[in-house]
Amino acid sequence: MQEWPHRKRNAWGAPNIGIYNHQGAGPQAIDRPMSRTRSIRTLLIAVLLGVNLLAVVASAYWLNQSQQQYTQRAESNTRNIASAVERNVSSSVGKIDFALTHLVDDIELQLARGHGLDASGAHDIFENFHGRLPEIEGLRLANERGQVVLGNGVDSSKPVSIADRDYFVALRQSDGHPLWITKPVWGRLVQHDIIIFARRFNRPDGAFAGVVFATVSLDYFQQLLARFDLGPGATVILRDQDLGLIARNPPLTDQPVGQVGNRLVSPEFQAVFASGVDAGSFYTPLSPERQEGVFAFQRVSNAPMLINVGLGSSDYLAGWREERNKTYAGAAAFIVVTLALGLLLWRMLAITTQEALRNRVYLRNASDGIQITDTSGRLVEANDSLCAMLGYTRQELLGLDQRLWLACWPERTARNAILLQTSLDSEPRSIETTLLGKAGQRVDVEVRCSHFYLSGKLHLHASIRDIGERRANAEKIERLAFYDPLTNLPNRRLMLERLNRALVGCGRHQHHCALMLIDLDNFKVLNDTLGHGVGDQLLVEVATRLQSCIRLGDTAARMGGDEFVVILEELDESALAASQAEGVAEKIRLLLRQPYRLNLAAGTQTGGLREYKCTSSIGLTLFNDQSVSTDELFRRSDTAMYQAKAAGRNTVRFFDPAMQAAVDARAALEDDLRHAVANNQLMLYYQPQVDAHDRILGAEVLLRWRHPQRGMVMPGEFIPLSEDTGLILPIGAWVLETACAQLKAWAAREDCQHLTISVNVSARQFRQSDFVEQVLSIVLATGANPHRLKLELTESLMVNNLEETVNKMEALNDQGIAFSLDDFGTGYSSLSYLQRLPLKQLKIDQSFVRDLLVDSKDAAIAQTVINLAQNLGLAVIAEGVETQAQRDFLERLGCQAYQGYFFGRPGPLQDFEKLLFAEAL
Ligand SMILES: Nc1nc2c(ncn2[C@@H]2O[C@H](COP(=O)(O)O[C@H]3[C@@H](O)[C@H](n4cnc5c(=O)[nH]c(N)nc54)O[C@@H]3COP(=O)(O)O)[C@@H](O)[C@H]2O)c(=O)[nH]1
Repeated sequence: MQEWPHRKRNAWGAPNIGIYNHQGAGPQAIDRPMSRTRSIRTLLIAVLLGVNLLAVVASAYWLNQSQQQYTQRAESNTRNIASAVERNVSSSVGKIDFALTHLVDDIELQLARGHGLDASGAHDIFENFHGRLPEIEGLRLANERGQVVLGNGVDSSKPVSIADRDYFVALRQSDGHPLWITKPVWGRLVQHDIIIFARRFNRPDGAFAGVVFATVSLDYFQQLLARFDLGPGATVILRDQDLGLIARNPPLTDQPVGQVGNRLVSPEFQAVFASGVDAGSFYTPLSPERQEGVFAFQRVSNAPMLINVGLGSSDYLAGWREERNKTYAGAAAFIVVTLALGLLLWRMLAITTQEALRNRVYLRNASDGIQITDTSGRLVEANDSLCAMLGYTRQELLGLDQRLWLACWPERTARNAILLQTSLDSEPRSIETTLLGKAGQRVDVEVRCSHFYLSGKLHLHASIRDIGERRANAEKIERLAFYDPLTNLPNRRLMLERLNRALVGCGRHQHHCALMLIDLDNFKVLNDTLGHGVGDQLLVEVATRLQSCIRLGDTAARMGGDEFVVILEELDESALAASQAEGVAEKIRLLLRQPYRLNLAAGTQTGGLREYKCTSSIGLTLFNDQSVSTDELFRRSDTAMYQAKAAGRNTVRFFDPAMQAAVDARAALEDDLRHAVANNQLMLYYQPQVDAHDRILGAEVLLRWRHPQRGMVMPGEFIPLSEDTGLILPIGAWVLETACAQLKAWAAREDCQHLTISVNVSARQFRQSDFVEQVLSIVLATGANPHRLKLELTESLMVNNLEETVNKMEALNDQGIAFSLDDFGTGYSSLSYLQRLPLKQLKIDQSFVRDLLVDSKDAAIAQTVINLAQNLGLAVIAEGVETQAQRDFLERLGCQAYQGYFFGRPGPLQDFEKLLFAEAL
């Protein structure tokens, strides 16, 4: 597969329209947007995953850092608090110790004076200290025997001894005056847990004299710790040096770990404590109080105590958790948004891909050519149809240099409008033009173009439709509508348009015009004898000749059949116009009578080229204003043409009123003829037909019209008219009925029984589909002997539909009816049909008989016909025999039957019968 050189992406989407290969575009080319889309989708998924993963990792990192910061801050806080608590505790211890030391000094001073202990003075001092130091619950003095003798709350009536107390025992045995601080002990006087701070005092000789001791309620420590309210999850604990619980805030009296003396601590605490450091921090996932958090540990500097401050993670991480939740929410929102964006992109990509795919399919299957050009007219895109239209491959078309590409658009206006965008319509527009292909072929196209912006640059899109076929069809339709398909001459419709145009033109410019009606003489005979194919050849040749006789601007048209029309325009303004028109008409007449070479193979079984002569009758009328209608003009030229016919054909006639009279007469004759049968105006004349011994064999019945005003009208005047109008059918039927009735009448008479009657049957009569039935029913109805009936047919009947003709003749022949071939030799005589027809007789036409004696050709024809008849086993009769000499000559030629004035003119029945009886006499 080759790539298109101008391949690039465009603004419609990933795949560029029209980017596929002319030669090799197949499923792969179609799938290209799909594979590209797959890559983009993979990239999209990777980017989405990457971005989200990054967001998650960053969030986690940030949260971790934040948590550490919160934890560190909590550790720092706990240390600070522990330190503050320690300062408070050590301060209290210091104050207590100060009081004890002062008391010891004072007591020892009193003892040193030798006056003994001033009980009331000591009592005042005790009270004084006790009042000033809220830490101290009780300040007392015990003698060397351990009896508490002085101090607040001491009742001499209820002696109390501390001789068994550790601190008493220890101090009694100690050297110096160390401060003794007990663990929490049960206060014997106060009846609750206390801590005792004690110092010994000596006699002047240094012997043990007793102890002063201060009791501090654990509540004091509890209240001291309570000052450090750090939150619900925070704990501040004061322990003794064996980790026994002294006080804690918040109190936890309902749990073992909250009981005074409880030594349960976390392993982490245990470890820090065991390390011997004075202060430290640690993290405990699970403290004895089932709490997770950071803890600080601090030894009290002047007492065997230690402070333990803890912050629950629920407290110190509350802010962090809030941030964490926000971060989670932000990350979730980010993921959702990016996923939504990704999904949107995915769908857009899918839509774009589908559109691109659809565009490709549309383009690929578009029957129209499609192109995109830039503002310089340069071809940017083109589809297969355009390439095929112009005969280029895609590479060639897109590789054309500008000059060659513009050359494909030979029409300047279209080129400027479509390629160079001389005007930019907002609406798409259509232009019809012609393209020039690679091989120089011209392609008629309709271009529909519109402009658009691609990457901000103006481009022009053109859809190009090959309208060659449409144009050809339109022309074809126009030709069918306005032209005669056989001759390609304008038909009646177009001719009428031209005639109207000529009428308007001559009215405006005062020149003359002429309307010429041309009818071919005896064309019907040609058509009937040689067939329509041959007739068509003649018509085509006539059309060609007509066109050669007229000028550009004149019109030669075919009206139908053998009728042609010529319109001559812009003839002279004066009477000269008549001679101009006549000159053209004469030229036409002369040219049309020139021999035609017709191919008989087109219409007959025999074939071969044959020379044929045909003349024409031309009727002509002039006009130079619009006062006459086209109908009137036709009527006039028609009249003139009939006059030309009447004048012996092969003639040009101008219209004149006399002509019109003839036409009117013909119309009147037709009108009269319609009533002739009903009015009993028809009658039959009988002309004898004789044998070689001049005996009457029978008669040919010849129609006569006895008109009340016109007198006797000969068949030559009305038979052609009756054939043209179809009146021959009822007339023919009447003739046959009358003839058969006469046969029936003769059958009853012995002297007439042998007589035959010949009846002329016209082609139109014979062609009736029920002709056989008609004849047989007449024969049956009249009771005539069919063996006495002879039907005379003309040669023209034999040419077309020979099969049908034979069938009908045989059907009648089977019933005894005989056939005679009339006017033999004048038409197209063919041996082949003669052999097939069930004929009884050939009739030598009178035109050969007339000059028989002087014209050797006629004699030869007569001889030929006689020989032919003999050879075919047919009888032969000569008509038009007017003289003895003719009769004798014919006899010598072998003719054995005759008809003609020499034997009897056609006459009424009575005349015929008289002749018959005269012969009998
Ligand atoms: N379809 C029908 N056609 C008919 C009928 N009756 C007559 N015709 C046809 O009319 C044509 C003219 O007929 P007509 O004027 O009667 O002429 C016939 C004879 O009078 C004439 N004839 C006979 N003998 C002579 C002669 O010695 N000299 C001479 N100059 N004329 C002669 O020939 C005509 C007979 O022709 P044909 O029929 O060919 O034998 C004519 O063509 C009739 O066919 C009818 O009822 N139906």
